[in-house]
Amino acid sequence: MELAVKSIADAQRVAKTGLGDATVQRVNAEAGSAHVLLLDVNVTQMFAAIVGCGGGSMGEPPKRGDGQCGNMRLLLRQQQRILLAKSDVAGWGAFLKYVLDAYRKGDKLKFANHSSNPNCYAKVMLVAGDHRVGIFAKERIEASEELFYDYRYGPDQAPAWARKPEGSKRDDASVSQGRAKKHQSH
Ligand SMILES: C[S@@+](CC[C@H](N)C(=O)[O-])C[C@H]1O[C@@H](n2cnc3c(N)ncnc32)[C@H](O)[C@@H]1O
Repeated sequence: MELAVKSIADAQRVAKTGLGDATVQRVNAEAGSAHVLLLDVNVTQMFAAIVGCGGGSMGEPPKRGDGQCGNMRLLLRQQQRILLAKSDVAGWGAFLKYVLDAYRKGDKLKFANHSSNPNCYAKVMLVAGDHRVGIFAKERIEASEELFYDYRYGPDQAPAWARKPEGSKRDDASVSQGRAKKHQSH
């Protein structure tokens, strides 16, 4: 059975009717691309608004009542992950601010410990408008090995436990790492 799904609302409505797995998968795929399109529109609007602000000089503060600048403020409020800052290229630029709050969000992998010689690496990805952190293996990892990734502390920012002991080439984590087998807890 063919279903015409033109928007996320359509997709959600059709998904609720529960017409079987194959149909729901198709609906999910359609909903995904609709969402990507919506994101594209947001990004385009945001850049159009930024270019239109401050009468050509991005150093000027946005004027009240200016339609395009009002639009920019609205979008920035909606997307707190976007920051305005001096661009390295020209005037002002829009910057993404990443915040990893493992206390509020994340699955079991938020418990992965740090090592400067890790068996995994972390990568930030944009998934349906949300920033997600994926943890990927750097090497073959045997069952029951602990997973580590590099928290990438900046110079002089690492807490004491993450600093390498004097004269040591290995950090604390890789020492404790020792690839010890641990019992699983769920
Ligand atoms: C995301 S949590 C990891 C899970 C944590 N071990 C726990 O039991 O909740 C990050 C915290 O774990 C600790 N941690 C992570 N890697 C460590 C390491 N290599 N050595 C000592 N403590 C570490 C630090 O306290 C750090 O702030």
